[in-house]
Amino acid sequence: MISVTPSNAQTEALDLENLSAEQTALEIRDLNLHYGEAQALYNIDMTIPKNRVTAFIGPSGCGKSTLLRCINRMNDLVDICKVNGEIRLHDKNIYDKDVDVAELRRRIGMVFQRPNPFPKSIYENVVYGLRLQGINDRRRLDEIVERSLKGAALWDEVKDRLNESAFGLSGGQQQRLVIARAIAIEPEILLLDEPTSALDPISTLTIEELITELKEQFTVVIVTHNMQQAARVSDQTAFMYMGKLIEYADTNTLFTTPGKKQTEDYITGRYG
Ligand SMILES: Nc1ncnc2c1ncn2[C@@H]1O[C@H](COP(=O)(O)OP(=O)(O)OP(=O)(O)O)[C@@H](O)[C@H]1O
Repeated sequence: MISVTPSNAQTEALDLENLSAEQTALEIRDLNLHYGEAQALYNIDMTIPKNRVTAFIGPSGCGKSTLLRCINRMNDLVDICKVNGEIRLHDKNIYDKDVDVAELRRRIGMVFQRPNPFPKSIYENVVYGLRLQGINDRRRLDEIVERSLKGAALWDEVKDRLNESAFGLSGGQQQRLVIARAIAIEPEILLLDEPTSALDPISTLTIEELITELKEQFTVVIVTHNMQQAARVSDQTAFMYMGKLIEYADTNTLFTTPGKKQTEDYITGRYG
């Protein structure tokens, strides 16, 4: 039996079904997804609020990562993947034919399970996306490097070795560097796919604290296997099971008084 104590009581619960336009970061409407013949997501409907942390939880294979990857169209890279339905960002469906996917991914950044710094210096990792945009002014880049590394809670540890290889950093530092790289281009939304699953407990705690800070500037969506983590860092939680969104509520409610039996069974460790 897993016992989960929500500790994230600092944000007041929102009415997730009736968010105003100002409160809304993304609207997912009737989203269905197939990999070849196999359906992986069924009729997903949810509104993700701005400047909050939303967690996707559920047993392995329930579709958490698939749903996350829909949000910046990473699934476009999978040939057999077919998406139906809408994801609306500022009232524009990101699956419309005229959407520039590179620009979409600039606005919606992603951090993966395993830290994936590039084989470059710490500095060049952070400015990578800016250089792609043609920004090369040294003073501007220096400022962004400092701001981004501070934003990712890594500055103090690396400020004297910015020109050293990113591979010389620990796993936890590399993951914060990847977060710095993601925030350097000032996305609106940050997608985190199990960002701490390859890290030790201390690095995990550092990243969890960082996530709570990041939401002041960004909307964060996190996939996690770890229910305690969801309870600690998220403001609202979506519980998924076999490709369906079973329950979506503010995190304290979902973990203390779930509305559905399936959610209760999962959070009390009865299956999954
Ligand atoms: N590239 C792919 N091609 C075919 N099927 C896929 C692909 N990626 C995922 N699937 C299938 O889609 C379903 C959902 O997988 P997904 O990885 O989204 O689940 P998950 O909840 O994130 O699981 P985990 O917690 O184990 O990472 C699974 O049945 C999986 O086998």
